[in-house]
Amino acid sequence: MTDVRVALGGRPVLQGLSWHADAGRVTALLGPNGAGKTTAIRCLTGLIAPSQGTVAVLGHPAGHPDALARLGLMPQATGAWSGVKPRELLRHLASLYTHPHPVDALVDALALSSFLDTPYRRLSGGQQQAVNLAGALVGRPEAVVLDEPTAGMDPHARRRAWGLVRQLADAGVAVLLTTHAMDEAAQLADTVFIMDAGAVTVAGTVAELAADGSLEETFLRHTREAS
Ligand SMILES: Nc1ncnc2c1ncn2[C@@H]1O[C@H](COP(=O)(O)OP(=O)(O)OP(=O)(O)O)[C@@H](O)[C@H]1O
Repeated sequence: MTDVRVALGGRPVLQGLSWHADAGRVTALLGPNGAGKTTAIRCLTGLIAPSQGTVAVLGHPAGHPDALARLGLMPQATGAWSGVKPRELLRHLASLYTHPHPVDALVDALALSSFLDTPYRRLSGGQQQAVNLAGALVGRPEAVVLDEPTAGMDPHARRRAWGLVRQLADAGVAVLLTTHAMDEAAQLADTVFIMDAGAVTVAGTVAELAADGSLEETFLRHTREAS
């Protein structure tokens, strides 16, 4: 997205936001609470139309059906799935695609087997996240957007998710992730955009952004405390 501006409830939220996520790379969009990361993701799916700037997804304008069909999205909360069991959910999602990712492979990769028949709302937060991640990947997307994918996951689950994300990028998928876990960004990201108050304040590789200390120190230097 380039120079995107969005106001919500009469308040500027995105103020000239520009970043890009390339195929075969993991891109992390970092920023304090309220910086506008989720709003930026909503622009990608066409849910929010910016008042200025351009948003392109896989060569199409945001919200274009051809882009949406090739985009995997893991939002922060998917309460709408509440009564459904993961096995049914993943099978249903797989049935929407001509060449879905085999559900069994996702179940193995994310260790979902012990709670496949538990209604979604009864799952723990980390288990729900693992199901959400599987749901985002089942359509073999060419680009994936993961909004805080490992929030609530234990260290085992986190490592599994990291492994899967890395595999996706190595297979050529463009991965965008947001996270508040600096170790996660440092471990996974090829490129990092740090944003504050709706605009990018610094960007680079993890090595570049951690050159003067750590990624977290750079984050603290280039962002203000959420008020
Ligand atoms: N529908 C809305 N109406 C008014 N303000 C909104 C609306 N949605 C979001 N905002 C505001 O926009 C700002 C950015 O929110 P957003 O959810 O994009 O932040 P974020 O970077 O994803 O934060 P977090 O790290 O906490 O998830 C916040 O100040 C939020 O209160």
